[in-house]
Amino acid sequence: MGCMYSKSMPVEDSRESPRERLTRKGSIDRRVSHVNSSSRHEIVRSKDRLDGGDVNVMLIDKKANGSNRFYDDQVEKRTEIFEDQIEEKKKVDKCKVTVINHPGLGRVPIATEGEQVAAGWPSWLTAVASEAITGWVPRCANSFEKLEKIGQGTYSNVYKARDVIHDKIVALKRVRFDTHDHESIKFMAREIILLRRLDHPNIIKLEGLITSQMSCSLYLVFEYMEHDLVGIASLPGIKFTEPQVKCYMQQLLSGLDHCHSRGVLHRDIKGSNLLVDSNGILKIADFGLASFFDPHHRTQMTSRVVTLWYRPPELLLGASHYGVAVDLWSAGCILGELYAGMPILPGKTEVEQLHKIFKLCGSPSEDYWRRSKLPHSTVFKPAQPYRQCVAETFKDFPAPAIGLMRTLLSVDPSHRGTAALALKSEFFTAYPLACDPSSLPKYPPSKEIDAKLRDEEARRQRPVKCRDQKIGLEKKGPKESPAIPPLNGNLGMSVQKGQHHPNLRSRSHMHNTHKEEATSGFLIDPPKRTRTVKPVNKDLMYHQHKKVSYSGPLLPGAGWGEGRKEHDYPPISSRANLSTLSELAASRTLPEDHREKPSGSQLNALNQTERYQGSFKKELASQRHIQRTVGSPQTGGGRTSMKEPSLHRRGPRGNKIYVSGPLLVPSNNVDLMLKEHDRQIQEFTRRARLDEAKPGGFHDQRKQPTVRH
Ligand SMILES: Nc1ncnc2c1ncn2[C@@H]1O[C@H](COP(=O)(O)OP(=O)(O)OP(=O)(O)O)[C@@H](O)[C@H]1O
Repeated sequence: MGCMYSKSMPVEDSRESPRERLTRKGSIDRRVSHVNSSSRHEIVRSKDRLDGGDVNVMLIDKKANGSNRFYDDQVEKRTEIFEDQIEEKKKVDKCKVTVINHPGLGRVPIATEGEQVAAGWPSWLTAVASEAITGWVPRCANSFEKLEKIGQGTYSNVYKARDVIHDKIVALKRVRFDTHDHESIKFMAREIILLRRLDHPNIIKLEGLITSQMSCSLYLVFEYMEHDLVGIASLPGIKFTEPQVKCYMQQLLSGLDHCHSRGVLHRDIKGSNLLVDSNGILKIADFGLASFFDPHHRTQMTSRVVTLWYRPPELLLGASHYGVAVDLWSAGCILGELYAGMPILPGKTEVEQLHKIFKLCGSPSEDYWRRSKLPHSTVFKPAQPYRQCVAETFKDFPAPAIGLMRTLLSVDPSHRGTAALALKSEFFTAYPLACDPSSLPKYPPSKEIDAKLRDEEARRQRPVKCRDQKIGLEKKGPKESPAIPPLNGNLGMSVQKGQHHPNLRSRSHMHNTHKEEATSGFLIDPPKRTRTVKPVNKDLMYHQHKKVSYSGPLLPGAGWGEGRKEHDYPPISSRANLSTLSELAASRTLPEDHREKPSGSQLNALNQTERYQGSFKKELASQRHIQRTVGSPQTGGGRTSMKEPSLHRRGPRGNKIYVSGPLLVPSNNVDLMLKEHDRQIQEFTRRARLDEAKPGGFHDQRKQPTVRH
């Protein structure tokens, strides 16, 4: 095992077999018992002859020819560790051996910290987060062959790789953290601890960890998933049928039910975190923001979690005591999105998000405002109550789907029920029933990253065409349909904050940059970006360390729909019939072949609307007498802060920190301001249309180049 540290070894009898050499060592009892044995590995436990206690767990490669002899060099290193371990053991009490399950490797004993180091774990990990690795032995990097990069989060890179030992394809998530920063290690370890707590067909399985005593990096080994919902939804021509929507929702809710029954809140349910394998099995992934929760809601937690579009109102209102309902809200958003083909609540800022929620789901009752005592309720309570209008908005949706959406999208979290109850709802009992996952269409491999790359490429090509058209260079001949379809605005619209979206060229560049890793079994680590935020409180700390996940439109202005009436969701059957400016904005979120091509004047008006939206944002920002945010895209933190000003504080060691805090507005005018905002956009749209009608006017279509969007 190349990941072990090595010192100079005493000269041994070269004829002696490694096993003999191992058992000949004075301090080791000859009884070496097999704990587990797989085709290429052997885990053995031995005894310290001095006191008879169990001293070590070994994971040893067998010879490739299948014999039970060990690799000499590996055994030498192991043996040395073994001896060190025994020395160490003389100083400590007899260790108790508890046998626990190790995924993929069988049952292995829990080890003390010393034993963990001896088993190959780096000391920076055993010292701080031994719980995360208890009972496990590290996998060795050179038993994996890195194939390609398949995903990128703010604080992680995900690679497709081949596990050469088990001869299967896996996903390796390399999490960035600072080995000198204990908190950052603990946060990373929490994801591992949570994942190990879960065991369900609809939850991604953590199969092991790759590191070594001398390594500063850690890879999480997952089963490989070909798709995520974002990627599937962005495939051209994809429109889910009712049995398919039910199938995905059933799996999502089953996974959530399992998480909640094990005391885990996911806190970041969104399309890109719902992975789907080639058999149609959906698995909830990315537990980087997850947390254990107290069912009685007594423990304080940060409200700055969940990607904005999927964030429930209580979190936007600053709740710090919450439970399973936060995940159920996100599930409700996914349900709406699967039917609508676009995000149903695509807010740009927290204020706007809340406004959109109230307009669709109604504002909370007086009783709720009184009961909940949410920190921002005085600020965000609308002057006039809003009525819930889910059914009117989504007229085309089947009634049982509306029923479940209304439950999951209840503004009062106590009305959202549980995942178990949702699974028993009429939505799943009414015909047509959920299809079997195996009967789902076989999609080509599709990931959010692929969708982004396609979209980037499409965008990169567009200005070239505009330029050509402007200077009269438009090519003659039949119009080609785009080879690379643009990103769908629906589940494909989530964008991770602080993340660059490489185009196809930059992707290969990216691979070239890490060519060494790919060719040499990723022994060379990518450039580091570490988590170094100083915490305010434990829960918040974790969040800060995690990432900024900016869920916003991928195309500028796409999906924001502020220029449209709030609930002008195009009917499922006729999404292409877009006539208003608002629908035009929405159309940017649809697949290319579903889009109506905007006229030049429409485009101009849209761009001006977007400019107006920008100035509105500035106006709003200037009215905030305090705008605190968790982190910046560089440091990680709040998922929604975008360019909002952040309040810098000094941490205990003088480091700059970013404090999470409420998004306060000095007066109760937010609601009025948003209404005024809507009114002005409508007015603007009206004027744009009038201009369009005037011959030779500013927006005269004849003056505009034909621009494809
Ligand atoms: N097991 C897997 N199989 C295939 N692809 C995966 C797997 N796990 C993650 N990915 C891909 O990598 C991407 C990033 O993974 P993940 O969400 O776990 O990282 P993250 O750093 O927490 O990202 P984010 O900033 O989005 O929260 C996913 O969106 C997915 O496309």
